[in-house]
Amino acid sequence: MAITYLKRGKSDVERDQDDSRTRTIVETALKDIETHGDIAVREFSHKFDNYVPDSFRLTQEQIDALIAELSTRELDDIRFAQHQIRRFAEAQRASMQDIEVETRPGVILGHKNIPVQSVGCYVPGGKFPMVASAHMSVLTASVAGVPRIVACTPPFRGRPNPAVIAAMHLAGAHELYVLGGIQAIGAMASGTESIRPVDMLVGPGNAFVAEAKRQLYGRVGIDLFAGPTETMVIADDTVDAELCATDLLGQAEHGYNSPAVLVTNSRALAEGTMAEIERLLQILPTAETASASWRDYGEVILCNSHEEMLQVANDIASEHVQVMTDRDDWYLDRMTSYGALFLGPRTNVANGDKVIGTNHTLPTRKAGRYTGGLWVGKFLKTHTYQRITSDEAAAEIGAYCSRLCLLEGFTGHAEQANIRVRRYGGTDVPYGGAAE
Ligand SMILES: NC(=O)c1ccc[n+]([C@@H]2O[C@H](COP(=O)([O-])OP(=O)(O)OC[C@H]3O[C@@H](n4cnc5c(N)ncnc54)[C@H](O)[C@@H]3O)[C@@H](O)[C@H]2O)c1
Ligand SMILES: [Zn+2]
Repeated sequence: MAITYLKRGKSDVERDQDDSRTRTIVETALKDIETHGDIAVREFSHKFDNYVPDSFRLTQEQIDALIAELSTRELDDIRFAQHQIRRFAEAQRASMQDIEVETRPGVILGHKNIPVQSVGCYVPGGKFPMVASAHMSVLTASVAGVPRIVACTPPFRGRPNPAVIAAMHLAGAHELYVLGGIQAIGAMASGTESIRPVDMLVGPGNAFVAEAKRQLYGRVGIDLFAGPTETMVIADDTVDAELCATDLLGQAEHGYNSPAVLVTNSRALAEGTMAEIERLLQILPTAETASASWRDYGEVILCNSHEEMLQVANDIASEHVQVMTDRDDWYLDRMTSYGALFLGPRTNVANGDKVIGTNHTLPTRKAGRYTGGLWVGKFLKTHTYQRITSDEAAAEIGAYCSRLCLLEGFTGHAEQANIRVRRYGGTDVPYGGAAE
């Protein structure tokens, strides 16, 4: 493929080195939390967030007082976003049906979708108080019918952020803790003297949070690997450099390690966007982080055709993919690996992040190859059941089962089948035989 990199980000080797440092820090901290419980949690909260309240859990009075700090406008805006997110989550919930089918006469098979019984929702708040993340995990768990929803968020500038707490509360969280990073994730997974453990951890976070969830997977469930934000813009000359530059920097501001990638078939747009990014970085208030991300992880990839652009985009499997071309639906039909798509210049990733209704907790680091983002279905476990309603069916399935068990050498299993054939089929089936 004759693609040209007009700008390249850190190499895979450099990224792997960053990962291995994070892995070690997380492993040590999780062990400490598991062994020492609340004492370790308090120490880490002191060390990383300089925050050690009497209790990390907020009382109802504290929650009410924080919510009272918000203006009517702010509360209405939060409610508007939650209304959008709830509507879409409810429609998605309705798309998941319990089923029961008769696959042969007398053979009934079914499945039921059962909510996870307790979840821990992480709502990030180191750099920005991520109000929207509360809607995305807590509200979605609520729509799924999860009976115990725990929510953790770090202190922001030394105290609980009123808007985040309001969003968590309005979304339906049952227990709220002002606790961040590895200490929050570790406490929710292992449980401590003051926090009962949960069955599943969900929500986005920085590299430490995402890695902590990854290491705990198995012991608890997790939604997906949702680490530092990534964004990709796929554009041709139907759009201009200012729009592309704005969309790239908008997401690069998340942190110092947020990849932003432009994929285009227009050299003029590629060069124009790079120049425009330099101009915007002079005036964007969050330029400090955005410029670090752009310097270390920004990429501009020039392709010869839409087919090449499609292949590059599927290979990178970016978390957010904004498509602004003369054939947006062509990409919708053909993209196979990504977190979420944003089609056409009228919408954008910020809409998805904050308000439009699709979930913003999305796969990063190529996890889009094997999973989509957080949604109501992630909180539901699909469990099967079966029953046989006639003697004939019991004997028929039993005969097949008996032979198939012996094919694998399982005589005890075969006996489970044979006893049914004898009782319901009225035939005596010896080992290895079967009623016809
Ligand atoms: N993939 C997604 O769906 C998605 C969505 C939204 C946000 N995000 C990402 O979430 C992240 C939020 O990051 P954030 O840092 O602002 O908030 P955060 O809440 O994820 O992390 C803050 C916590 O990190 C811990 N921490 C900070 N430095 C540490 C260190 N050196 N060692 C150990 N722990 C440390 C602290 O305990 C702090 O409470 C961003 O990277 C953003 O891109 C991802
Ligand atoms: Zn974002």
